[in-house]
Amino acid sequence: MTTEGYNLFAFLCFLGTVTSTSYASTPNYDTASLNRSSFPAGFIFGTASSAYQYEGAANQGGRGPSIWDTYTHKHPERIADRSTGDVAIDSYHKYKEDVGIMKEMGLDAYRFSISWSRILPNGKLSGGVNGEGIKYYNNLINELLAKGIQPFVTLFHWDLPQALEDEYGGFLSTNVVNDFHDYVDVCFKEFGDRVKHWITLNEPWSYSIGGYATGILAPGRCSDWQKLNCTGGDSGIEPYLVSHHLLLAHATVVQLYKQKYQAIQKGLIGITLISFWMVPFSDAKHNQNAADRALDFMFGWYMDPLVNGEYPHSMRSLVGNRLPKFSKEQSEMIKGSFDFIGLNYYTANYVAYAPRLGAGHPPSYLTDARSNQSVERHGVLIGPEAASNWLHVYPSGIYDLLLYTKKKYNNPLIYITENGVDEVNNSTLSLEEALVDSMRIDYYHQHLSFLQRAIKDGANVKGFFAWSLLDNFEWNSGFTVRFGINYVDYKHGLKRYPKQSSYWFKKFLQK
Ligand SMILES: N=C(Cc1ccccc1)N[C@@H]1O[C@H](CO[C@@H]2OC[C@@H](O)[C@H](O)[C@H]2O)[C@@H](O)[C@H](O)[C@H]1O
Repeated sequence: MTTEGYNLFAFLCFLGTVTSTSYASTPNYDTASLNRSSFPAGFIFGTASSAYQYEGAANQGGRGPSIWDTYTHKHPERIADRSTGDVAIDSYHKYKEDVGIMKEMGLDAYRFSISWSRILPNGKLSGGVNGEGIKYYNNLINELLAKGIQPFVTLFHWDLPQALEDEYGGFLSTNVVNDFHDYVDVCFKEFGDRVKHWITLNEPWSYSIGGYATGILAPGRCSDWQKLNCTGGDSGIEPYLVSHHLLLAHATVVQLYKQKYQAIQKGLIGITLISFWMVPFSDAKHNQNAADRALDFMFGWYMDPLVNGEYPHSMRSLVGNRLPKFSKEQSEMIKGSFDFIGLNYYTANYVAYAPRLGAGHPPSYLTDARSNQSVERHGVLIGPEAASNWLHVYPSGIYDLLLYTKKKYNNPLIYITENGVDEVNNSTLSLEEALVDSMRIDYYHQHLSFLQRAIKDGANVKGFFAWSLLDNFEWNSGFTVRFGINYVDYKHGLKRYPKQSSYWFKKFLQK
């Protein structure tokens, strides 16, 4: 659908001509009480995406294979609908239309990631820079700026070049630090004159745990005893080694930016972390301590090195020598290696004390924290379940996590770089029915209300990015779940249509 066609459709929807079916409830859509002016002047509202989930053109434009190309093609059974990102939602060819949708909605910024193997097809600078890749991202950045939309660029969103996985096991090896440095140097040089917000990594926790402890994300490694058909691995060692190298790679490119580019280009650089809010299963001290440990093992794993230069005490004492150590120089390089923290908040879990579970199995990340995370207590869910079984709606958790971060980590500058909820991709729905996403409007209204309250209570948050602008390829879920504020018709040319939440956001964002 062209931008014009989209606008007309949006207008008709806005008029209510495209009537909805039944609303399960009458959630609070009121943008009179909560809207852009409820937030500080200059607060940035955007949407987020990633290269492998949006671009497609996997074998076009000189792009080399990533571990996600390998994972989806060699292990289709690990993707819910056996799909791949070969075409994804074809943003490689449709980026102008997509930027038009952002403009139509009144968004201020767009967070996207650069595909490392589209810039360096075989992962290394020595293998040559792909000019078509440079051209694509220049076109995207220029289109965004022409429409008054700020680019927030993620340098690594899980799609490691396959060549580096083949050569030395990717982030299992310290060799990755130099190759990441060389790749990012190309990005700073080619795009840094126009990109003023850089995010080094997206969710090192997800990459380490999904890829090396549960095996649900590429490269799909975990311990044999877990019987999850992983491709090899050790859930007691590899997640900690991978995260160690992710942190060293992050700090190395922050040092590069600050020494070689920041004075001239005047941008900011940070990292995006994910954390659930952890709710003690009861007021009992052992459950409160377990909730604190669960936050250390998901969030402090990265925040403590970034703020203090060392891993959390709880991890050091419980993981022991399976947790790598930073040298004095590495600790000094990592400590303070950020201008801002990107925070991805989706959900919360209950946490109870768990003595070392899994007796008979070797120690691993899965039991090291001596805590058991769950989504229900005495038969009651922590919040309504979304399409993804790990996602339960718990809006006050964004407030709790932000005030926790303010207090424990010296109130860093924060952008909420992802927040969102999904519905099932239900092929029995008509297009009209599929566009009625009242639960998403309610999710965002509630989370933005708690975000506003956190800012009022002193949290240093300067922006909010919804996940996601469009329905897309959702990793191990494939296309079976939809996170988009705008609908993508997978059966008819990947046409884009506004969901109800799209023009709720348009009203919310009106200046
Ligand atoms: N998905 C995560 C974190 C995660 C990883 C594995 C299992 C549970 C949760 N984080 C962000 O959530 C977004 C939504 O998460 C999806 O939710 C449904 C899951 O089945 C799917 O695999 C996951 O990507 C992703 O699209 C973004 O790329 C990612 O940055």
